[in-house]
Amino acid sequence: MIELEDLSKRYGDRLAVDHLSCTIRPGVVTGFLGPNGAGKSTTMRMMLDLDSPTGGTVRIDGKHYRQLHNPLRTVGALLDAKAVHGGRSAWNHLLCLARSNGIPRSRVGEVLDLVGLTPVARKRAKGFSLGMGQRLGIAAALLGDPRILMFDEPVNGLDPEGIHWIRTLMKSLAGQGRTVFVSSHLMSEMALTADHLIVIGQGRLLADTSMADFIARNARSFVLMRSPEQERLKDVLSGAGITAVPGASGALEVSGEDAAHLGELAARHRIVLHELSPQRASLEEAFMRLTAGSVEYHARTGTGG
Ligand SMILES: Nc1ncnc2c1ncn2[C@@H]1O[C@H](COP(=O)(O)OP(=O)(O)OP(=O)(O)O)[C@@H](O)[C@H]1O
Repeated sequence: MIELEDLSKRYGDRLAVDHLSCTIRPGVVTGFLGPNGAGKSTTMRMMLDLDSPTGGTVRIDGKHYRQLHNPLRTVGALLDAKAVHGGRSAWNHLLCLARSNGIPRSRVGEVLDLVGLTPVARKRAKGFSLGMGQRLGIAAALLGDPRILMFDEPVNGLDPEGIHWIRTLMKSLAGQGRTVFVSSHLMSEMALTADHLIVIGQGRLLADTSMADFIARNARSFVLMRSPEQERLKDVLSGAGITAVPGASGALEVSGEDAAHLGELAARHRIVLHELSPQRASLEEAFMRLTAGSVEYHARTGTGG
């Protein structure tokens, strides 16, 4: 478990993390979301004592990071995949880490196998692709078989097979009762991986809730209805006290009603339907809606002057 209490970090006149309090629990994958510059990396660095808070505390299984006897055995992290001594082989990099943290040598081969790097274990990390670097970073995080794992943008640079592997790995680590905390800007991937979400904007906590609840609260779900008798359909719906609005695609959009109920209503009035499809709100939509006010870096759409 990771507990943040009133955690703050100031850089000059900028409050990068602003009185953040939340608990990251074991047994589930917790996603950490926020627009660019929201303070995610700073928060993760403070969790690992790589940066000191201006105020507040972080507790890892009830202790401050510095009080952990063998930190790598308690918490493993992938923060910056490039933070590897490029001249060393993957094997040597992990062996050095193992030696300095009282981890048996046999574990090096195990984690290399787990991340699929055994065939290149003796090659210098300098020649690794971005995806191989990520895998090596993940191997390092898993080296001490820790109860808590933190991954900052772990799918960065991975191909679809690698992304699928990471997703499965995180879910299985959480399934073993570990605490898994992961940041990513890939919303579709996060939607498939995380059970719980912590969302920040400009350093402040915006949401701490389950994935399902987050989407239900912040994005609209509706049913699309299309018929060759669109006007009559609209009248029938209106007669039943149901509001339908024309959507961008020309179909009618109905919020707050069950698709089965709408289909039965149309059938009772012998109205042919060409489409009756529930539209599930996406995590991306919910995220954009919630964080709209705290996005700092806006690009202009279009290429015109
Ligand atoms: N060492 C530093 N010195 C000064 N300002 C910093 C430092 N590190 C981060 N910041 C600032 O703190 C704020 C939060 O940055 P941080 O990297 O934690 O955000 P983030 O949510 O991880 O962003 P991204 O999604 O772009 O990686 C930003 O405004 C950033 O410029």
